[in-house]
Amino acid sequence: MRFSANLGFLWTELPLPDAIRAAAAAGFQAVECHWPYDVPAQEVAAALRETGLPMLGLNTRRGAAGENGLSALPGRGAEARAAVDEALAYAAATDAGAVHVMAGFAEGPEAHAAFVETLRYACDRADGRTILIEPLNHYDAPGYFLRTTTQAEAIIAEVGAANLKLMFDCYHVQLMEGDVTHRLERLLGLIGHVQVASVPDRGAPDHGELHYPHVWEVLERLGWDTPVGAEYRPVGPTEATLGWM
Ligand SMILES: O=C(O)[C@H](O)C(=O)CO
Ligand SMILES: [Mg+2]
Repeated sequence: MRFSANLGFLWTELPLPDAIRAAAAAGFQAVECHWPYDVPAQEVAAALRETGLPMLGLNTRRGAAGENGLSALPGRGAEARAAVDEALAYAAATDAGAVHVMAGFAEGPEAHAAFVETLRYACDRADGRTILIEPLNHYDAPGYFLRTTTQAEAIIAEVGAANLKLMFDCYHVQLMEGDVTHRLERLLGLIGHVQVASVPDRGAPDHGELHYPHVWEVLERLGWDTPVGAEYRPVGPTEATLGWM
């Protein structure tokens, strides 16, 4: 297995370029981030060049305080498209392979239509990049529009773009639907990225109700060879939590 350090959670005490250097020194094969927009993209690109690590992906901006994405918010299409444009530009400047388009807190048919429209816009402009959608669990993100892989699968089919993929975060999937390894296998062709954390405490993937050594075995058997995102909240210094790797 190869792993990507999610710098939205790991080494958050460091400026992003130094977090990239720390991830390389710790043996990660890639990095990914959440919202890097306060850091000039050329500084991030320089740290990526220096370390040789690829940036796998980043998220669209969340919106105003308390929002968690704009793409499924009826009446907010212009802002959602601007957030997509911003994310794709940052991804181009850092050669990031994917953009996670965040849905936001919404529900109902109008939200569904808004999300599909924004995703079509993003997929059309992605210029070779993958667009990701990620179901989030209802404990951490109550009211988030996209909650399950079943819902995501239907949306991917409806949008009908080959570059729209599922961000399969084992932590969220276990909390909402369970049956993680069967789902990985069944959804394999739709999955653009895999992320991990312990369940339910979102710590390092070495304890809790999901047995990750088995998940690694299944991913290897399925031929999954892109780095898996370590998206967990370290308790204490990140370096002290890497025994699982
Ligand atoms: O929280 C997560 O799992 C994400 O991957 C994310 O990008 C922000 O919500
Ligand atoms: Mg995630």
